[in-house]
Formats: sequence, C-alpha cells, structure tokens
Amino acid sequence: MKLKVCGMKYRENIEAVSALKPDYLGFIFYANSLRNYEDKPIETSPKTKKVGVFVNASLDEILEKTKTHQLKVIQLHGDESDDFCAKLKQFQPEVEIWKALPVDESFDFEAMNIYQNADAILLDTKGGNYGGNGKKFDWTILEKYQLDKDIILSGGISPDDWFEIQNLSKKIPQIKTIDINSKFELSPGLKDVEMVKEFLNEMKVKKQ
Ligand SMILES: O=C(O)c1ccccc1N[C@@H]1O[C@H](COP(=O)(O)O)[C@@H](O)[C@H]1O
Repeated sequence: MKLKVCGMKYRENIEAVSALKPDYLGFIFYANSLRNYEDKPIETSPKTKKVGVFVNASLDEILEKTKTHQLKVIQLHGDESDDFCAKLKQFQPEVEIWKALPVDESFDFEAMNIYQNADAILLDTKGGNYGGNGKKFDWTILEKYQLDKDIILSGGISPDDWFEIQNLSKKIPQIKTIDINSKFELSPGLKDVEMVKEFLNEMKVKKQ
C-alpha cells in the first residue's frame, strides 16, 4: 500500500514530511482552497513523487504547473471529462492521471468506467467543497467494486484508520494508495509531522 500526503503548503513542513519519504506528496493548485500552493517549486526526496491537484483548471495551467513543479501525477478533483484526461495524456504521456470522483451512498461504480483515459480513480467523499471535507464515506460500498482499475482511497482518513484500511485492502486489492490530508493537520496545509511519521511506521510494520 502506498501513501500520499496531500495539501502541502509550507516549505519547512514540506521538507520535514518529505524526509519521511512518503510515496507521494500532494500540492493543491486551486485558489479557493486554504491549502493552495503558491510558493516556488520545491525539491522533495527522489523517492517521493509530486502530485498536482487541480479543480476545473485549464489545460494550459495544468501543463505549465506540471513543467514548473516537475509533477509526476496530475489529480483532477473537479468536473473534468474523460476527453480532458485524454488531451492531458496526449501532451503528458509520462505523467499519471488520477481522476477524483465524489462518493456518497448512491455512488454507481459504472461512473468509473467513463474514465478510460485516467490511470487510476481517486474516491473521495462527496461534500460541500470539491475536496478536503475531512469526511469518510461508507467504505463497505467498496465491497461491490469489481473493476480492475486502481483505486486511491481518500476522504477524511485519520490516524486511527490503518487497521480498517488493512482489512479493506485484503478484500479490495485494487486499493493501491491511500491519501491523507486534513485529519493529519495542525492547521490547513500544515501537517503534523509526528502524526504522519507514526502512521507511516504503522504501515511499514504491515509491509514486513
Ligand atoms: O484539501 C483541499 O483543500 C482540497 C481542495 C480542492 C480539491 C481537493 C482538495 N483536497 C483533496 O481532498 C481529498 C480528501 O481530503 P480530506 O482527507 O477529506 O481532508 C484529498 O484527496 C485531497 O487531495
């Protein structure tokens, strides 16, 4: 299982979290988010891939940020279409595309089939904002999931959730990555480094 730490904003904090070598670090490029990343590009551990999170941004903006920040993954967290994913792939074939979909009790997994040009689907809880709502959806609905496409599990994941996630991933091996954000913060965009460290350690114990 891989770990993405999302919503990084402050340089020193980014350096401290990057030193823990998570698989992914997420930077939100969305002006309406309290976690909007406005600083210069920052170097992270070579083991950590940078993910850019966008909400209904233009192709030009995404391409520009991908180049400037050396993004390895583009996470589309708005209402982007599969055609848009296809266009991005055309310009950036080496960059992975993750399409985020909002999940509630009526979520239809067929919606994932639409996104043939996305490399993976990120499932986040439907809420008042496009993301960062800090709420979990009912994970038992994942037991109905039968497609092959990789899933990134997201939405209100907290430090206490590792045990449940482990059990879930045994039933649903398509869950390849988990995405942590607001439940690991001291304030929006500022991660609690110790909390992230402990969580990563718990994950490593499982891996052995
Ligand atoms: O965190 C934000 O402010 C945000 C804003 C707009 C789009 C996505 C955003 N964050 C993403 O939301 C999910 C879930 O976060 P949380 O655990 O519920 O706080 C995560 O994928 C972030 O990448």
